[in-house]
Amino acid sequence: MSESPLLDHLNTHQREAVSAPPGNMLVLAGAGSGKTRVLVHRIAWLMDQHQMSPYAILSVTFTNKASREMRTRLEALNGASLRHMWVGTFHSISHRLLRTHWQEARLPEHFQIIDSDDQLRMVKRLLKQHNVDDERWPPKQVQYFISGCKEEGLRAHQVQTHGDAYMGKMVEMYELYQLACERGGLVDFGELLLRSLELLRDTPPLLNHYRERFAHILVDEFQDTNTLQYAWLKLLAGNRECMTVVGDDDQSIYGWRGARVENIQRFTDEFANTRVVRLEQNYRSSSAILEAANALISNNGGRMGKNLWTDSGRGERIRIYAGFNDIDESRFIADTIRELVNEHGYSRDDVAILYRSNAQSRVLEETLIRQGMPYRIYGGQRFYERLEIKNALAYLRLMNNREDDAALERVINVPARGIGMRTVEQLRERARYGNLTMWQAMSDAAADGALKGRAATAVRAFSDLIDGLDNDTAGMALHELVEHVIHVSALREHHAAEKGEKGQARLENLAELVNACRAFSQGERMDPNAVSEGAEALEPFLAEAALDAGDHEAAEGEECVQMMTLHSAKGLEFPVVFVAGVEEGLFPHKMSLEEPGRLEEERRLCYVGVTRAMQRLYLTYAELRRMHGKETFQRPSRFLRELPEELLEEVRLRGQISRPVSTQRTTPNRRPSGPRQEGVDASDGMPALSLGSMVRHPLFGEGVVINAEGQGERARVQISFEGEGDKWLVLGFAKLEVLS
Ligand SMILES: Nc1ncnc2c1ncn2[C@@H]1O[C@H](COP(=O)(O)OP(=O)(O)OP(=O)(O)O)[C@@H](O)[C@H]1O
Ligand SMILES: [Mg+2]
Repeated sequence: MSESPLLDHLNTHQREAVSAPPGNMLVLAGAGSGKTRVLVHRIAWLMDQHQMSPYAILSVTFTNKASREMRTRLEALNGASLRHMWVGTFHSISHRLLRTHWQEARLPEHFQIIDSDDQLRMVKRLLKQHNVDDERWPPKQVQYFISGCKEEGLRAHQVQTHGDAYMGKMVEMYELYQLACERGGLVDFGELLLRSLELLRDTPPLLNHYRERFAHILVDEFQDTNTLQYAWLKLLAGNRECMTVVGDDDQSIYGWRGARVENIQRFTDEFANTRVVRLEQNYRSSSAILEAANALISNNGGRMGKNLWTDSGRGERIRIYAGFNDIDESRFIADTIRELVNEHGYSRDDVAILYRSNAQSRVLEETLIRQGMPYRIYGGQRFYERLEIKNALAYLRLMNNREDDAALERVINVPARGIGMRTVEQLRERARYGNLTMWQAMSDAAADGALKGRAATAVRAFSDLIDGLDNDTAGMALHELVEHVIHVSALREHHAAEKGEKGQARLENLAELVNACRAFSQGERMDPNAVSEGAEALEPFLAEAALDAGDHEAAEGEECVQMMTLHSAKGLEFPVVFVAGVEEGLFPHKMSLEEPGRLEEERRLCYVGVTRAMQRLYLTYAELRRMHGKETFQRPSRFLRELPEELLEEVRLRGQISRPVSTQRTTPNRRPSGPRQEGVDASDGMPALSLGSMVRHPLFGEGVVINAEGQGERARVQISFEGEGDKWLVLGFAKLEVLS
């Protein structure tokens, strides 16, 4: 075959992968080694050299954004429109199959896709309808169970209950739920995939059609496929040798959502004659960044093992910044971005801020907004647009103004309190005819007895709840008021019941809202003179939240800083990357600390974050962070200690001299890494203390460390002394004896 320009700008191993005969192939390689590039070139190669039509190629990416990018890159290489090529995520491809073959899939032509909120509402309704004890079988758990089964490819009748009553009921609910979906023509996300798998499996002519049609199937980010996706690919491939998959076991970060990194091994075992190609040269990052990434990931066990090298220069050292608190951290980030743009020729588009939890974005967003720096949150919602925040704000709006119909409609039955659609419709009608607001319609209906029975009681309970808020919160500070509302409205319970990361994230966001209120009262967000306390501050706060939600979104095409969670950053690259909140308990996330497997997944996530950076990488943490309504002393993440010191540089502000680093200063007992207690700065001959340590003071006697802030000589600890109460002491002077 003649040398094709498609092989230009590829190294030897990449060429081998691109130009290999169209059999089974696994490209196993580290970050930035050109896996996605190989995939794109291979598609172009198959079309060019093997005369495959775009119609004959199926390419699976991990996100819709990645699909669009792949199509654009291919069109550039190919010089033609590729409208007919199937490039998409597992979900979008399944969706397409079901839309095309709705009859064979036994779906109505206009079936609806439901999201997880709809799914939950339905589960709740069913539990109620069938008198199931929702304490023993909480709706969120039932929902989680159903989705989990579908991800594993299991229908209700295939789930083993082993005679267990709890499981038995779960399975029964799964069955009922599925029945209700069938009746309503509804398809949830898990169903899309499972249904399309069954469609192909149970309709041999269709399966044959697609097997004949798709001469080659390519999959990016293969390490994050789940059991069902793997089965789907296997079914479509059949005995043919027609698959190219690329992946990196070190970047498997969706284990918590059912992804199976073992699929990589399975692939080489189960797909015949798989050629394995390894790519070792990284083209993305400076060598300092790459070395740091390699060192970090070497702390994980059971890796498939890869070498990654680069011939690019050393580049800048990785900068570590210890913020005094989370606000200081965000200011540092904003100031640095401004400097990079003004003095170093970067565009805002070149910069990404990555974080572990969605809730972290709030402080960052506020700082960027205050500084007038456009940003876009990618793959997630802006803080004030998130469901749980909107729910909480709706209660507050209603408290502030009963005539706010939108707010009322939003929460009249959230959390569920037995006010059904029929009742709401009845109220709407009344409001329409009487030219009333919903609240007035509600009061009228209650007064003239238009509502009967349970509906009447539920509506009264709702209006009492809202009316009661004024009295209950009299004299409270704004943040206490909001805390109270979140509590008595049962919103917290409602979101807490949602299983897994999502529920956790929602709770974190609610706690973050309370933080925002506290900051607001303290005048961090606006002219302190204009701030009033408690309920009086509610209205200005709501106004500002509404502005935050609606306003500062960067205009289309405007240069803006990209913000996203580390999970959504997979596959992307940016000249400048900030990873914020690199702290124990936050990253690695506290939920991962107990399980070694999950800790390793966090480390892979950190590896993903670090390897997004091309030229400059900043890792920042805050010594004090307000989380869950409390200010806590944070320790730098263990991941920082795992980076070679000579690659790091601590950033000192206000013209102080930079010096190589940092992390040791706050964590004197370096390796071996392992679980360590939350520690208080113990350098410079000062005692090593942890929150909870018992200490003795010459004057005050024995006490327990309950809080700490600052570093080095300035470090202060708060100690609860028996008999003497709580005291803040400067660690450098306090002459403390550590007892435990
Ligand atoms: N042979 C090459 N010559 C020049 N640049 C290359 C080469 N191969 C890849 N690159 C560039 O290196 C960067 C990383 O490539 P790519 O995104 O394909 O890597 P990847 O292995 O898919 O990374 P990740 O694991 O993060 O998904 C891209 O900017 C790409 O254009
Ligand atoms: Mg990639």
